[in-house]
Amino acid sequence: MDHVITVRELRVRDRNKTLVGPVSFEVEHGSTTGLCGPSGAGKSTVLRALVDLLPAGLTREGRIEVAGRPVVPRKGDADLRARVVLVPQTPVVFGGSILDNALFGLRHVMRAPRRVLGDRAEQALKEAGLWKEVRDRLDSAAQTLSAGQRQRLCLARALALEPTALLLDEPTSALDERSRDTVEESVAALRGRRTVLLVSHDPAQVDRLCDRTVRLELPGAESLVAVPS
Ligand SMILES: Nc1ncnc2c1ncn2[C@@H]1O[C@H](COP(=O)(O)OP(=O)(O)OP(=O)(O)O)[C@@H](O)[C@H]1O
Repeated sequence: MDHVITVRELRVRDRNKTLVGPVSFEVEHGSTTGLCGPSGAGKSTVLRALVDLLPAGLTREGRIEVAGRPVVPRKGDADLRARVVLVPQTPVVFGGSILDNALFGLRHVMRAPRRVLGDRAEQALKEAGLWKEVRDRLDSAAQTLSAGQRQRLCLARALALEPTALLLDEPTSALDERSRDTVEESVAALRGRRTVLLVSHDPAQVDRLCDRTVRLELPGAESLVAVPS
């Protein structure tokens, strides 16, 4: 099977201090791969390295490839932003309508032609499992959505870009149980159709949603890649 993401001997440092790694893993095409490990092991930092958005002051070593192309540190590669999309832990919902939010990346990152916008938004909202709940109120303010709906709106905004890989950082950690279940259903529906790297601190969630797991350890210890039998 093809590897969409390849990470080799990745280390992230703050001056002389190693914050993350070394870590090596692959994410296979169409898989949902879980990234888990103790707090502070560097799960969020690895996701940020994958999209070349490490905080200022942090540096990285090692090789990252996405769809066979190296991710060059600090290159500001706009194309990479559309190919690998990071959905952060806390949903970022902008001031406009639900539709504006779903279309944000298509309009501002991809500069997609107007004629395709409506269809792409509908398709992405369906894929994120939100369409039935919002189809009659697409022009309402996105701020009126519940926490779980906002998280799925952020998922739809990412999916609208048709990314090569989707990086989800603890997508349910701020949600109550019911909202968590709706977001999990949406993530489960992507399995086999999208390539997903899911950060989760919850082993049961990783079991429910993922084909395989990468377990990050605190710096110095070897990180493990486990493939369920
Ligand atoms: N901008 C920064 N400057 C210095 N250290 C940082 C910075 N960002 C993260 N770190 C450190 O890098 C390490 C990894 O942090 P990260 O948030 O990636 O861990 P995590 O595994 O996602 O943790 P959690 O499960 O608690 O969210 C931690 O020791 C953290 O303090």
